[in-house]
Amino acid sequence: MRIGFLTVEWTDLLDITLVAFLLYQVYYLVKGSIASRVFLGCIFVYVFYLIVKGLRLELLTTILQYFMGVGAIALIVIFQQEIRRFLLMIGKSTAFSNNRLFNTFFGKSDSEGQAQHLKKIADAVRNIAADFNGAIVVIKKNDDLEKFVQTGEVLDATISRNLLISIFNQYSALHEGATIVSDGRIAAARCILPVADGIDVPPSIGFRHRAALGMSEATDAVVLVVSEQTGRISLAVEGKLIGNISTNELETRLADYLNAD
Ligand SMILES: Nc1ncnc2c1ncn2[C@@H]1O[C@H](COP(=O)(O)OP(=O)(O)OP(=O)(O)O)[C@@H](O)[C@H]1O
Repeated sequence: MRIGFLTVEWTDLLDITLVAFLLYQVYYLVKGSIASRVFLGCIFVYVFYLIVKGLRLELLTTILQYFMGVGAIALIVIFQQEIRRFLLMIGKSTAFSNNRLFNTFFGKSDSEGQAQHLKKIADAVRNIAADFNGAIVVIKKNDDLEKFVQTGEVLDATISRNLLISIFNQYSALHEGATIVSDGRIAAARCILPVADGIDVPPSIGFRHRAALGMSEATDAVVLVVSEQTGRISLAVEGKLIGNISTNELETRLADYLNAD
């Protein structure tokens, strides 16, 4: 096909579509973070380079070429969080372990017992909230949480309402940080989670809620947060913080998120 003096093949259209899609994905990932300004800066430098090259300004073109060569390595360092999230996103959508059919045959996500576990967790969280004790409980979905488990006190204990209440008692040695529930066990307490630092995070929220949000950005886990100040329960899922969850809907919400594809 000819458009004016240009010959356009179907492969060119495919190429443009793929580049547009990738650029959109990169923009979507960095949107709202400091990295978005770096991303815009890079585009600006590249457009400037194309203009300079088009005008045949040899010296400036060479300098910009060197700059962009070194810049590629700098970008990997600057965007390491976003690159990680991008690869996680691809991994999540293609992972065999997310596949229902796979799970049915290999019995991995047997919902057997899940309802009982969620009931115990929800009961404990209701109690913790009523006592105005702060808490973070991370519940594993598909992503491996071992890296986070290792930052805390490994427990590998049976899920029990009273054990959870005891962990988050303000006099407990384990009440700081997050407790991680993984594969039907309380894997660890006092765990350190990644803190959300995007510019779209409301400045009013404290570190407990930021940590819950950060964990939900980095993994597909569902994170329950109880505010020490207000006794309110929030849920962090897929990088969103849903505040003021009513105690009655807690179990249903948890089950919905954990069982959704
Ligand atoms: N990165 C982290 N990982 C896990 N837990 C954390 C992290 N950062 C802070 N916390 C927990 O949050 C507590 C501090 O909460 P802070 O008061 O700053 O948060 P908040 O969101 O305002 O919560 P609250 O409403 O309960 O006061 C710490 O004592 C610690 O237990």
